[in-house]
Amino acid sequence: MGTSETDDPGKQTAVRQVMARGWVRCTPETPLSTVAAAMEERGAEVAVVAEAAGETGADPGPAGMGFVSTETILGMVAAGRGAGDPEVGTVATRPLPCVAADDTVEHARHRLEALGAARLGVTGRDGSLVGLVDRRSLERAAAALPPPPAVTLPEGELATLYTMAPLAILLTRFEDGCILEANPATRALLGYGPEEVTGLGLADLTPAEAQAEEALQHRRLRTHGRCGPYELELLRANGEQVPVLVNGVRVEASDGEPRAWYLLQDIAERKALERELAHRATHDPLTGAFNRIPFEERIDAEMERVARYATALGFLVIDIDHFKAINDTHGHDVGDRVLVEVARRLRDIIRGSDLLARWGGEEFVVLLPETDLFGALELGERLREAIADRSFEEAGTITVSIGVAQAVPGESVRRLFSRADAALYRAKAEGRNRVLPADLVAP
Ligand SMILES: Nc1nc2c(ncn2[C@@H]2O[C@H](COP(=O)(O)OP(=O)(O)OP(=O)(O)O)[C@@H](O)[C@H]2O)c(=O)[nH]1
Repeated sequence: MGTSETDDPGKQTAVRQVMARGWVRCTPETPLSTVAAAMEERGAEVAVVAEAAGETGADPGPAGMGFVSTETILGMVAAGRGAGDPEVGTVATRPLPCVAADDTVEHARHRLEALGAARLGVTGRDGSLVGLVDRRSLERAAAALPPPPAVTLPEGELATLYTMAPLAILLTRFEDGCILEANPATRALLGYGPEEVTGLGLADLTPAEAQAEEALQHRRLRTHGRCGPYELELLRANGEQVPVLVNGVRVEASDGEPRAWYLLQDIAERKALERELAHRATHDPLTGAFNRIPFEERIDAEMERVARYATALGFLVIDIDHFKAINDTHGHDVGDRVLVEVARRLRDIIRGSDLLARWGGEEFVVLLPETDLFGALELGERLREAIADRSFEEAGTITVSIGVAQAVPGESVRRLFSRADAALYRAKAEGRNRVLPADLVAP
């Protein structure tokens, strides 16, 4: 494995981005003093010498050009050769070597080295001169770019671990989290091959809603040298999200640059299992309605709001009529399916902010926040109709009886329940298939 080479971004920077545009054009006959004055006035370091360039106004092509630089002029003056103000054509050096504006900085540096030149002309697509670039600006541009990473990846037995690990292992630039290397398991986790993921940052793989967490953990890594384990959703190449457990640690690479290793563990199965367990813990397995646990939590909170802010809270107890007879006549399985269908019909009518729970057996309860007794009675009536008005496939007509109460500020959950229960029993006693309000006085 050994040293890996990631593309130097310098190779991708175009010469046009770093070239200087200031230069002076002149014909070979122009006196050197005139050229020197024009150069000084324009702040130009170079005068390009070309036949009749001034007459046509067109840019001189690079062919046949000569040039004279400030160093040349100063050198001549120092050597006493500038005396007599010679024509610039007699002192201009060889034609200006050129690179294309679209060439890369790296290419221009190589060309400069090969020619032993101090500067290069820059030509546009049509071959006309569009600028100049010198050694200093090329070197400055190259130095401003991130250094090519000289990364030492694990070798020997460690290389086997790196390649075989079921964890995605990423090596990133420390500063910005840009991925420099990734092991093969990265493809299984993120859907990107190791080559495709390099150059991306961890932030690029993080969906918008998880960016704040990612940024926090990155700060932690910068401050403490490690981060995690923490859970994060990452974006796969196909746009899906995958939950991962992340551990990050800062390392000094062999070239002295700080980098960070990230280990990403796929926890999709674990999260799905957690969701499944949480669902089972809070829902009735037969009907899919909530069970008592979330109901009790929610009713406690809602009763607290009633006591504190005197908000309206409606409460229904719903019991299927003669359910024993349904079981006895059609069998327990049909009884089960009736329960499922009753729950479905109830759920279809209540609001998302209401809460339906199976309290046990053939009894359901419904909590109706922001609903007074009249509203609760009205809803109770609609629920009763939804059951009674459409016959059940295997069991025919089925009815429910409903006791309705509105919570009184300061009363206990137990008292609310017993008031609604009492109303339900009255509904049963009065012939079933009806909705009755609770008394304010508990039995
Ligand atoms: N199929 C099925 N039956 C259940 C389930 N839970 C409770 N039961 C049955 O529901 C019946 C409830 O009967 P009762 O409490 O006598 O009430 P009822 O027959 O509905 O009569 P009223 O409420 O007075 O109208 C019992 O026979 C229970 O065995 C369940 O999950 N599935």
